[in-house]
Amino acid sequence: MSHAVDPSVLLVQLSDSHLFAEEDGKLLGMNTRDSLERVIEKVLVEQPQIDLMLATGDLSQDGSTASYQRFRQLTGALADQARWFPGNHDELPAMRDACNGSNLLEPVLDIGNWRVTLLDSSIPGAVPGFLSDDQLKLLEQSLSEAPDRHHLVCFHHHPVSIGCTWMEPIGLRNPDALFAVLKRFPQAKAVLWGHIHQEFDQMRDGIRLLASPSTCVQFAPGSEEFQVDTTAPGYRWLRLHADGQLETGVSRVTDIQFEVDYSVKGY
Ligand SMILES: Nc1ncnc2c1ncn2[C@@H]1O[C@@H]2COP(=O)(O)O[C@H]2[C@H]1O
Repeated sequence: MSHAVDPSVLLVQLSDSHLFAEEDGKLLGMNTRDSLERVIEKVLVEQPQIDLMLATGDLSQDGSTASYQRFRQLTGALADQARWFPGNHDELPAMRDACNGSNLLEPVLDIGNWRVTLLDSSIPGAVPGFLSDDQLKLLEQSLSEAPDRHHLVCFHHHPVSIGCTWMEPIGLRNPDALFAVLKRFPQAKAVLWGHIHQEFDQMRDGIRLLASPSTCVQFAPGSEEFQVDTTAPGYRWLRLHADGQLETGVSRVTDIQFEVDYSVKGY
């Protein structure tokens, strides 16, 4: 909700929750439903008024309709509005089933003085990402239609190297096409993604590049090979100011020991 005194809006990003149809489903030993619930508790304590919740892909690990229904039920009361888009583990038909009758999958949203555009970078049956011509056109149209708004662009896969060698081949495969569009529109202020299960915050050609922890297991920054990190599940908050300034931070669950099997080298 915008306020007369401070016309900024508050977004919360929940990423890579990897839920299962079963309530006790585990990823690398961690119960992903439980960790999401703990993150949501943390959000509720720290963020009294959330204007928009973004679920930035890999909401589900098994792609079941039940897993998306669970996500919707757990997160439904968090914010005035919410939007989801798919990651490499998601199944769009099942997501659509669970989103029936809602605007959760609508790709463009105006909020405060900002426009948020949500793209689908998933490739059915594959782990890396790609922005199809349709998605790039959607982005171009969204940016060109609203020159007086500040723009946040979101999708699942990392469009730049994040310093983990093993993740190099599983990022966005056509980042040049993305950045070629973005650089034509000075109103493009920030890009936000999931997938990498770790915090990332850098500038590139005047655009803020942001990524975030998972609500379940974390990947170790700077790792050569698949490596799970010991940091706790968390979320990102973003305050989007009317003048285009963006404040953001990551917060993690504290005082809870999560079970993680660090010996597993992949999933
Ligand atoms: N040992 C591994 N080496 C490379 N990639 C992996 C390994 N294990 C899992 N992956 C993939 O890397 C992906 C990273 O995040 P995702 O949750 O999308 O799903 C993961 C798997 O598809």
